[in-house]
Amino acid sequence: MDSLDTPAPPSVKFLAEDDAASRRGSIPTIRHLLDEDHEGRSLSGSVRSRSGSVRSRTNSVLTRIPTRPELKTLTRVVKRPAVDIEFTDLTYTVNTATGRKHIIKGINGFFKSGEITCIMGPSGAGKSSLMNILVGYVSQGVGGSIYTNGAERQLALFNKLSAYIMQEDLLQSHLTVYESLLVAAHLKLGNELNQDEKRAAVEEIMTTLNLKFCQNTRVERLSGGQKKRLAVALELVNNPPIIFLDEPTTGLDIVTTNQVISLLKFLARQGRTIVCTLHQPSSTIFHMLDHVYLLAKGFCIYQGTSHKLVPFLAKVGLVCKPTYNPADYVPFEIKILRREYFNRWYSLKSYYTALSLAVAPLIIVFTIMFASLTYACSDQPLSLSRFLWFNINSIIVALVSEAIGFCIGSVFNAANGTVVTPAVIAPMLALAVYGMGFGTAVEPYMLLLMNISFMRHSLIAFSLTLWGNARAHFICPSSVVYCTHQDPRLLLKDLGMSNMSHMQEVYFMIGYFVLFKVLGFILLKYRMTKSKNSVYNGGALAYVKRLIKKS
Ligand SMILES: Nc1ncnc2c1ncn2[C@@H]1O[C@H](COP(=O)(O)OP(=O)(O)OP(=O)(O)O)[C@@H](O)[C@H]1O
Repeated sequence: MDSLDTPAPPSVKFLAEDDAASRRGSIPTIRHLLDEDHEGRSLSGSVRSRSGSVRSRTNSVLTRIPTRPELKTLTRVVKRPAVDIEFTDLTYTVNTATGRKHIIKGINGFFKSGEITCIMGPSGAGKSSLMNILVGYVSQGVGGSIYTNGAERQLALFNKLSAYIMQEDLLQSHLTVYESLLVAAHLKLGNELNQDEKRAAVEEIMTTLNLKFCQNTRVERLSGGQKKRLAVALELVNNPPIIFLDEPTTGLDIVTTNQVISLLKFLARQGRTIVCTLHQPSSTIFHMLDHVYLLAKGFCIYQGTSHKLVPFLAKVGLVCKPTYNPADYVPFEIKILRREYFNRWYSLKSYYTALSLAVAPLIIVFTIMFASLTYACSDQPLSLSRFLWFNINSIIVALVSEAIGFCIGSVFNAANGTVVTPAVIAPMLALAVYGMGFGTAVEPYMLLLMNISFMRHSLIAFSLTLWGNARAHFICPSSVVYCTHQDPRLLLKDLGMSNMSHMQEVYFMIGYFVLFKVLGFILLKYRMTKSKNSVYNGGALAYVKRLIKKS
């Protein structure tokens, strides 16, 4: 769903209004909220007064800006100045078939050298648009001002000082790592360094980015992480003080992602300004970021350190639970709000029905594939009716399992769900197989208890399908003197299933399916509405009671 086409969630609206009002100078900005604790005055005023932007921050921001270090580690590359980027009242509007669309809506920001800044936000928030504007790819329809080190940005100069590393690693696949870097050095540096100096710079970059060991490996044979490091290395050849990266961790595993972000942080610490977009950083990565710039619907709703995001969200009424990854929580909360709006349009019933219908074909197809293979591999008789019932039983069990899974998923988050699911399933499994081999001796109260388990009913249904209905005696191997369970009827008797009706078990399973489907809907409805105090009053049980009373 396109976020611009939906009404702003209350939280975002509040922040957006706050931002707009702050620009009028009437109420505190988000950054007031963030900085009031330790600085006691607004930063937004200084953002607007660009000429003295760095100086006007003396008491506030400079305490947080590290002294600008020279780019020490890469000693062989060309020296460049450190660059701070600042933008004020930035807007971006495009003409569409239906009229003008406001994509970036008057945002301010300050990206410091020596820091890694991450532009984050849900899909469609405007991250790529902002990045394209800052990089200089987009200029038409852009309003507001962009400054570098306090002076108006000169795009031609800015282009020389910055590098943009795109999501796809567009590398020359047939060159080796060393050759790629050398070609880049020749193309980018021209006469700035002589041949020996270029080679020395390339050697140094390879060592710094841990590419030396694969310097003779062809690019097409590099791993994802190595390719990403090479993409960064190629840009480092002319040592740009500003590096933009679009989703630098896409397609990388968690370990490689950590390495890439650590590398970017390391490069930032040498005085560079690193700006990247990240879609869903893990909690570890999120906390490695120096500065988070959070966008929602073209507005900036937060900018500051990553560790202050959670307290900030709590201040505006969005409490992030301790077990949540804050980065997940920011797309997550907005999604829930969006879904609440969605439900107003289509009702939860339609949503739930559509969801159930959408997953059912997948469940059925995969179950048939699995059940057919199992039937064939376990050497079952060539009987169409048995084969069909084996598949039907399997499909019903899969649908019941999905319905139970949905109930658990409606109530618990992924972490708790992984504990609760086995805790629910294990007793059902135990009850399903209780007394096997001593079927006639199972106590009546246990038989009653065993009926609770949907797995018990499915086990009986499967057993009757395979061994009931006058199945012929099993073939007893000639090496065995006597086969106790050669007669399938005796086998069913010892399993305690001799007097059971297959159809009755099927009806039981269908009953369970309906029960868990209804329960899933109630739990989902409860979860969707529990945040509203008017509805949530007395916990889940009271809510279910009220629902029953109403109906
Ligand atoms: N040239 C354009 N014409 C029309 N709409 C546009 C244009 N460029 C961007 N948009 C719209 O502006 C919104 C923001 O787009 P943008 O690509 O910046 O978002 P994003 O945050 O990067 O999203 P994602 O994470 O999904 O890539 C989207 O709704 C997009 O459809």
